[in-house]
Amino acid sequence: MKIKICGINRPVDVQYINQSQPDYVGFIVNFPKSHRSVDYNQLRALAGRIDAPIKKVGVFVDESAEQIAQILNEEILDIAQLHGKQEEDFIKHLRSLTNKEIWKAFAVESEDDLLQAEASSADLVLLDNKGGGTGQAFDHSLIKKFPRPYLLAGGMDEETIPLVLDRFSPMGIDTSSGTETNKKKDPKKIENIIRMVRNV
Ligand SMILES: O=C(O)c1ccccc1NCC(=O)[C@H](O)[C@H](O)COP(=O)(O)O
Repeated sequence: MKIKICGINRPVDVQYINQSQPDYVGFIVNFPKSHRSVDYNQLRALAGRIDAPIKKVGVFVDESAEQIAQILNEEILDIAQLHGKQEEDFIKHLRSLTNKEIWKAFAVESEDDLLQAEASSADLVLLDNKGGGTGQAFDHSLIKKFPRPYLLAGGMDEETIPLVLDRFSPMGIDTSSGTETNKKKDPKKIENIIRMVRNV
């Protein structure tokens, strides 16, 4: 079971990540509406200090494909996670500009959203709550049989992770708010969640 810790934005967070060694670390790139947003200079400085085995994921909400490809092709990031209204055409265009992995997050509000996720050409899909980074779960009863690997996101924390892993078998868990105290990353929560997910 994989684990992605999302939304780091301080040098001390890099220390927490290198100590705890999740599979993936996420950066909210150039999206100032989020308290977790980093600009491109911060992204280069922080991502450049992440230990090599940890895959670096850039979360993009309304950035152009050209801008995303440029930062991926600078080898700053390993993966682009599209978290906005990007459609299939956008993924196709981005793929023509970079060889890096492309992930797509789907806000799950109906069975139709799951059908779209199922059909996506993205390398990996995330099933998430609307908005992203809200700390709230979507209605998990909508997930019946989801026929491709996925990361489960939205409101994943020390209480909810054991409950969802009893019911579902995602490829991994993505969490942001569940690893924070007062909107800052909390090393104890990061360690506990990684241990919990790896023990499954
Ligand atoms: O984290 C944000 O602030 C954010 C803002 C806008 C779009 C996406 C965002 N986060 C993307 C993620 O991958 C989060 O880890 C995921 O939505 C789960 O968040 P949470 O419910 O807080 O654990």
